Amino acid sequence: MSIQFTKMHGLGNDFMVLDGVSQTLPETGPPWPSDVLARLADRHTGVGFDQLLLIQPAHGDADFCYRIFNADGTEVGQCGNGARCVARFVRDKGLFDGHTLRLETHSGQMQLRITDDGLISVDMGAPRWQLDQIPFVAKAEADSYLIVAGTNAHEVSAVGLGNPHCVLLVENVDQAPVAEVGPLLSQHERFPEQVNVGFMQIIDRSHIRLRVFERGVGETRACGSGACAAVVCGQRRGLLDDSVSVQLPGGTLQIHYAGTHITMTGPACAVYDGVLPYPDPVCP
Ligand SMILES: N[C@@H](CCC[C@H](N)C(=O)O)C(=O)O
Repeated sequence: MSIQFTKMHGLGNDFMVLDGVSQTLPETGPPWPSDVLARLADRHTGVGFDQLLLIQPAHGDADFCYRIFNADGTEVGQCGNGARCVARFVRDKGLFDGHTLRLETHSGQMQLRITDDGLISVDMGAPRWQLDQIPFVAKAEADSYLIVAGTNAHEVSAVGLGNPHCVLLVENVDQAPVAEVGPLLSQHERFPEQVNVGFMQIIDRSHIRLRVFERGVGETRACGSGACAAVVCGQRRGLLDDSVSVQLPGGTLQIHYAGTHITMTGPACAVYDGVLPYPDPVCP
């Protein structure tokens, strides 16, 4: 048996997208065991991706169910760039012909809108600041926290967006210690489910530069939920306006938040269609 997939990306955050609506795949659990999935994610011996996205029929009142697996094989609750690619995928493949789409995820329902200029706007919901909803261990909720990791203390903001994020302010994002501090904070014991770590340089009140060390992946060229996290954390500290351009290594996202729901707008791109033997891929 074989399985079809599509390689896609949102600003260089890249995905293997599987249609579990027209193809038969396990309804629960991952499409492959996590070790196989991690091998498929490998850029030298597999397809190569940051996340695998699985589209399935919705269980409740939504158009599709959207599931997300990191490159290390773990299933997670949110991926903003991935959501835009799912919207592009279901339209391109003729699975959906509307302009507004509702996706069911492990962290709630998302609404997406395909705009006239071909970009996709995603309602990313409201930021979750409560410690147990991030989750993060601290005595009390605050705008920022000091975390000791290695030999240094880092001042971070923490927020949940259906997945956990922390954000550090840096002077110059090009020189930020993403590869050193990213893994230390990502796996810090005060984040019981680990965390995505954003390094934010503020250019002015409506422009930031951002690099993100993603949980379960490493540094990616863009992180949609990370961009939203950086903006709401910057706003909470009084540093940013309602509408912010977020410049990531892979390109720019527009984020808007004025106290209700966060909106993220950006592109989604299909690269190629492929086919793999299923359930056992060729290279063990
Ligand atoms: N690339 C993403 C986030 C993917 C999930 C993340 N690595 C996690 O473990 O929470 C995005 O665009 O939001």
